[in-house]
Amino acid sequence: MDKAKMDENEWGYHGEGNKSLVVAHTQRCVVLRFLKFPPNRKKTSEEIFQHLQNIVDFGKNVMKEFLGENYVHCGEVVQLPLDFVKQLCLKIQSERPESRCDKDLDTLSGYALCLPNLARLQTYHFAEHRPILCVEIKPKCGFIPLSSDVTHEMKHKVCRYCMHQHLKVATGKWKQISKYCPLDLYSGNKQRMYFALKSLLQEAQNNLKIFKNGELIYGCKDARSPTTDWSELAHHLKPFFFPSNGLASGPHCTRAVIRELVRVITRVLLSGSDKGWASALRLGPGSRGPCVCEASPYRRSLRQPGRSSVERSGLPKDCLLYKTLQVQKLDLLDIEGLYPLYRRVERYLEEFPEQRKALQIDGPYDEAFYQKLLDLSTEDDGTVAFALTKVQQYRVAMTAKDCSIMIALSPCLQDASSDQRPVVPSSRSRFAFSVSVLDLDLKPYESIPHQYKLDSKIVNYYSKAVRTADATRVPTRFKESEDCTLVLHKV
Ligand SMILES: O=P(O)(O)O[C@@H]1[C@@H](OP(=O)(O)O)[C@H](OP(=O)(O)O)[C@H](O)[C@H](OP(=O)(O)O)[C@H]1OP(=O)(O)O
Ligand SMILES: Nc1ncnc2c1ncn2[C@@H]1O[C@H](COP(=O)(O)OP(=O)(O)OP(=O)(O)O)[C@@H](O)[C@H]1O
Repeated sequence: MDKAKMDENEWGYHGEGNKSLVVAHTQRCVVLRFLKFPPNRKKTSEEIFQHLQNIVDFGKNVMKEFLGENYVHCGEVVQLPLDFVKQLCLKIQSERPESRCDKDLDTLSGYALCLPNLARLQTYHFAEHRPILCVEIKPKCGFIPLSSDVTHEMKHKVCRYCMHQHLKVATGKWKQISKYCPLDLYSGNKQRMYFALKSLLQEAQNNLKIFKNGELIYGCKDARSPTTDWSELAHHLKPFFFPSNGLASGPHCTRAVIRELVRVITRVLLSGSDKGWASALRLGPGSRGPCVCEASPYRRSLRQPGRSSVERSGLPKDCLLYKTLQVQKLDLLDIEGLYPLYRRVERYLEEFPEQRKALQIDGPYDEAFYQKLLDLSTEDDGTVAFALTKVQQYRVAMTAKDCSIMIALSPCLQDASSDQRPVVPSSRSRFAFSVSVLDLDLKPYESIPHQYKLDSKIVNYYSKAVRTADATRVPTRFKESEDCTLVLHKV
């Protein structure tokens, strides 16, 4: 990239989250990822550079080690002409979703991350002209905590995502509760995975996006205007899954296309591309919590006659979902067990503020930082060192609970036999695919008190909602018996 010749007209708005905004090059497979901040939150250029460099280092030294070389793309920090960044910011402003405009793109430092465009990622350079389909999934936390520090019994039964749905709907973030449960997706059981993926397709929220040739074709651009038109989606997908077949349009075609998509994504998620790589994390059988969430509609549907029981089939150990889950499980103590340890570190830092650097709270995220994360002991010896290790592990686990998985699929040509890329078959076509992870920014130390409060808010709200639902169900039962009495009386 020739930084001297940057032209804002060669870049287009691609997407954004809570903390960063991404623009994509119109021709080449690269994106620029800028940090966003609330208005008036001024950071120096040096701080922004350091923040971005930390993201790169954390990806290289920690996440590549945990998740595997092929899945993680760290990119590099680039310095851009300020004029280019200002013009770009003006150009894309009208395309930004309203719900994300509470934060502004950093136009003052000139720094950004340059990354491969994972929505158009091709493993082979010559293949860039091929059509490409890309599915982005933000799977969230895939396990139920086992920790004995958990005080709310509900947390041992219902997963955080399912509980949080109730609060999100109540606060107006989303319109309806999703049937998606992360434990179904992480189960490794194909039926449960299909159910989870179909549920994501029904209610994508910010957990699913689909891109065609780099353009968003499905998913919420804006939290306030969700799109869930399956027939339109099927129209986009049909040439990929039924390339040379005149499958009629209509609901039958839509169902067939969606079914193929779900099958292909499941297969890709169960595949492993980093052969020979062994996970450094050995969490052992003790880390196994309940394999189902009591709130999952999949589980509830099993109570119906004729449905088989939930099996624990497990994920293959070399697939990305498995590795991500292992990293999530670095949160061994749950926020309830972690918070007092965070307070211990805080007290120490209040007394010895100059130690913050030595404790590597704000980096550097180097080899030494990584090595300390491998200590999985939970025996608290009362030291700051123990507390710090658990705090850092928790931050890494939270990062893995909030990352996204990008699956890129491009149809194989007839002559594809010589390709070395992994290939996934569908019933009428074959796809070369790649799997990557994005948004691997280490969660800040400062967010721990917020996590603690939010956790209790989520559980309290959910428990109240369940109690209310139970209470309203009682009169229904009375009503049923009243009806019954009436019938008996009649007879
Ligand atoms: O707390 P959660 O589970 O709601 O996750 C937040 C996400 O909300 P979600 O539930 O996925 O809609 C939230 O996503 P949205 O902004 O809602 O799209 C962010 O990813 C947030 O991370 P950060 O503060 O930007 O680093 C996420 O916060 P962290 O908890 O990961 O720090
Ligand atoms: N390398 C990439 N290639 C293609 N698209 C990307 C890339 N990085 C990010 N994106 C897109 O930009 C969106 C926002 O990026 P990202 O998730 O990193 O933002 P964030 O603000 O850090 O997220 P969060 O809200 O979780 O904090 C992603 O959902 C994805 O669609």
